[in-house]
Amino acid sequence: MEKVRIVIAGPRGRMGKEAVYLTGRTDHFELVGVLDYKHEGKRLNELDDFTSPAYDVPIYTDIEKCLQEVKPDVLIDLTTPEFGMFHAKTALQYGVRPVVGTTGFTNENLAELEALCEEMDRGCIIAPNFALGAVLMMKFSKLAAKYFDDVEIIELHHDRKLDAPSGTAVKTAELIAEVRKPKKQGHPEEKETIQGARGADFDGMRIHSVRLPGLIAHQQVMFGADGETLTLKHDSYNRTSFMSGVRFAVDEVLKANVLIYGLENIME
Ligand SMILES: NC(=O)c1ccc[n+]([C@@H]2O[C@H](COP(=O)([O-])OP(=O)(O)OC[C@H]3O[C@@H](n4cnc5c(N)ncnc54)[C@H](O)[C@@H]3O)[C@@H](O)[C@H]2O)c1
Ligand SMILES: O=C(O)C1=N[C@H](C(=O)O)CCC1
Repeated sequence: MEKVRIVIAGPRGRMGKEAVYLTGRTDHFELVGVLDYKHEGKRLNELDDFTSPAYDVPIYTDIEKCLQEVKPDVLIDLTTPEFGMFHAKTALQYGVRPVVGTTGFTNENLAELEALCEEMDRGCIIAPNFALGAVLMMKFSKLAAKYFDDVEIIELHHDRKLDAPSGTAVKTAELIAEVRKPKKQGHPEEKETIQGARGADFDGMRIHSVRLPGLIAHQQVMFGADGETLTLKHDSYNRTSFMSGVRFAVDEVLKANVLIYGLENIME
C-alpha cells in the first residue's frame, strides 16, 4: 500500500501534537513536513516533544514553499480559524486535500471552500469533532429531534478554548434544526435578569458553554417533553480520543472531490 504523504499545520498545539504521534504509529501514513509560525529551517525532531527519528521532517512557516517542496497528499490543519481557512484554501489551490479539525469557520468560509473543491476537483473534510462517539451523539440528537422540539445543548470544554460555542455544539444545533419544528423555547415572556443567563439562541433553542480547567471536551444534548427528559452525553477524556476520526478522515478525503462538513456525512 502506498503511504499517504501528510503535512500537519499546528504541530506543537494540543491536537497537532497528537496528530503528529498518530502519523508515527500508522503504517500507511508518512509525515513529510509541518507548518508552524516559527522554527523555519529546523527539523521537527530537533524540538523537545518529537525526538524520534520518525519526525525528522522540515518545519515550514510558508505554506506555498512547504507544498511545493514536500508535495503532500493531505494537509491536516489544527490551528485557528483564520489560518485554518488560509491553509485549506492554499492546499486546495495546490491540489492537496485538507482535513480540518480547527473550529470556528463561518458559513461564508464553508461556501468558499465548497466552491474551491468543485473548481479543483478535490475533496476537503471539515470535522468539528473527530471523536467517533461525539459524531454518533450528533446523529442520535438529530434522530431524537424528530420527536422532541424542546432541546438545550450544554457543551463543556477546557478553559484554553478560544471559540464559543464549540464547533460541535454549532454542528449539533444545525443537524437538529434540519428536522425540528421551528420553535422559540422557554416562556414567551421570560426575561434574563443577568445577560446571557439563557445561553446563545440558535433557531429558538439554547446553547450553553462551560469553560473550566480539568475538562477536555464534553457535551450534553437534553430534550424535554411532558413528564420526561432524554439526555445524550459524550465525553472526551483525552485528545487521543480524536485520533481514530483523524485517521478515518485522512483515508476518506483521498476518495473525495467535494467538501464534507462533518464526519456524520461519511459514517454509515
Ligand atoms: N475537530 C476536533 O475533533 C477538535 C478537537 C480538539 C480541538 N479542535 C480544534 O482544533 C483547533 C486547535 O486546538 P488546540 O487545542 O490544539 O489548540 P492549541 O492552541 O493547542 O494549538 C493551536 C496551534 O496552532 C499553531 N498555530 C497558530 N497559528 C499558526 C500558523 N499560522 N501556522 C501554523 N501553526 C499555527 C499554534 O502555534 C498552536 O500550537 C481549535 O480550533 C480547536 O477548537 C478540534
Ligand atoms: O478542545 C477543543 O477546542 C475542542 N474543540 C472542538 C469543538 O469546538 O467542538 C471539538 C472538541 C475539542
